[in-house]
Amino acid sequence: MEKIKAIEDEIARTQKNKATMGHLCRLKAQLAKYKRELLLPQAGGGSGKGEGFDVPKSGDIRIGLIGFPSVGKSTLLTNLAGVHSEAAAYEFTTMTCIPGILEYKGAKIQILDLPGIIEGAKDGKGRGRQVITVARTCNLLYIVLDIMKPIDHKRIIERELEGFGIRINKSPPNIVFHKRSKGGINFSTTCPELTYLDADSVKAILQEYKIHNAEVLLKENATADDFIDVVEGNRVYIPAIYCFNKIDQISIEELDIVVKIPHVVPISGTFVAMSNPLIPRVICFPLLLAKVGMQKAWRFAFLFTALLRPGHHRWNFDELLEKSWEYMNLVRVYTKPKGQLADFDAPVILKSEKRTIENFCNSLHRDLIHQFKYALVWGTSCKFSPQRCGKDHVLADEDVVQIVKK
Ligand SMILES: Nc1nc2c(ncn2[C@@H]2O[C@H](COP(=O)(O)OP(=O)(O)OP(=O)(O)O)[C@@H](O)[C@H]2O)c(=O)[nH]1
Ligand SMILES: [K+]
Ligand SMILES: [Mg+2]
Repeated sequence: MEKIKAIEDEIARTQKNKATMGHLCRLKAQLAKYKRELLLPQAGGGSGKGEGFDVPKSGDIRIGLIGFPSVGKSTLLTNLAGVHSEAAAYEFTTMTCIPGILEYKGAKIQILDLPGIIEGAKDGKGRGRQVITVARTCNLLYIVLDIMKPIDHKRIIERELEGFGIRINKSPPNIVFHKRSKGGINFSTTCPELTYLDADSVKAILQEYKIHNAEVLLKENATADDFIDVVEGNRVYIPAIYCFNKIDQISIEELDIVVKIPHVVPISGTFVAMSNPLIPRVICFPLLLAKVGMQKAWRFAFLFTALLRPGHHRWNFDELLEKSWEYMNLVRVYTKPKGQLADFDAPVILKSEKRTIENFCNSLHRDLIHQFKYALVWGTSCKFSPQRCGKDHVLADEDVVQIVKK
């Protein structure tokens, strides 16, 4: 920890220019190495696994709820997935991983409620490591934040996740990297201008890893951190939505600022009547309508009616689900048995990176691909309807497929 701090300080102290680029790159590589050592099971005490955290995967896709204590994660799970996860006003109410299942657009989505994490979680504080280890297995994260708490909490959570090799809302760097047994460092690029790295800084980084023979091809203007991520090789790239919760506690003007932050969905899981200055807001509403114009007024009107309806406990969950659907990038494929209508009630759900006809067959039955002759496909992935396709054909959302066997 001390070494990490010392390197971080040195990076902060060092001026950033062409002359110091190699030195900075070397420091960043050292930092990444020490951080990795810290995360090895034997180094910081206790492995990532723990009792109550080994929840088996089920459903088509997995969402994890990450956040500080008492931001409303359990309340959110209970609201979304219809299972009960204990929620209370004290911190660390949840101690293990609680799964629930939500069905949306025919997909079965596993949602995991997790204990709250605190700053320093990745270094072994609290149950942080177990929590972040589970987070690495998720296909989408809800980073739940309490709107009444300081906004830096967002940055702190991001840092904890980053420190554990999770990259949020980012695609893997477009870098080709192969270790070789001889031939030195072969550096090349297809990018017209590199502003963060060059042959020397790449060599400096690789020296830190004692790699002397490798092929490096930068296909984008990558940073030193991007390149280190590729060399380290154990990073996971996960989309995330920031759920700003307890929106019932803030004013409309504040809400308007929150919605401008990228990847944010404001929500409210419970309505606490006592803490809510509703009456003055209702009086102000007609005035506001005149001031902010029709489009915004609609959104606010929705908020008002939601909050005024007795017993209504959720606000803006529709937007949360729609955005989640977009971020999960799932593809629904309908099966059409020969001579029958397609089954539109039970789509086969494929992930967007694995959506060929072969993937479709495999998710129906393990042996189907061996009997496969060709497929008839109706939908936007084809020019003709139906079109005869082979097993490598890439399917699109809402295609209809009939498999013809040998
Ligand atoms: N006002 C308001 N209170 C909420 C909302 N959602 C949750 N709460 C309250 O916040 C408190 C904490 O909720 P939990 O669901 O237990 O929070 P958690 O994040 O699971 O907490 P830990 O498991 O302890 O980390 C409870 O008293 C909830 O009733 C909301 O949208 N608005
Ligand atoms: K709590
Ligand atoms: Mg909880």
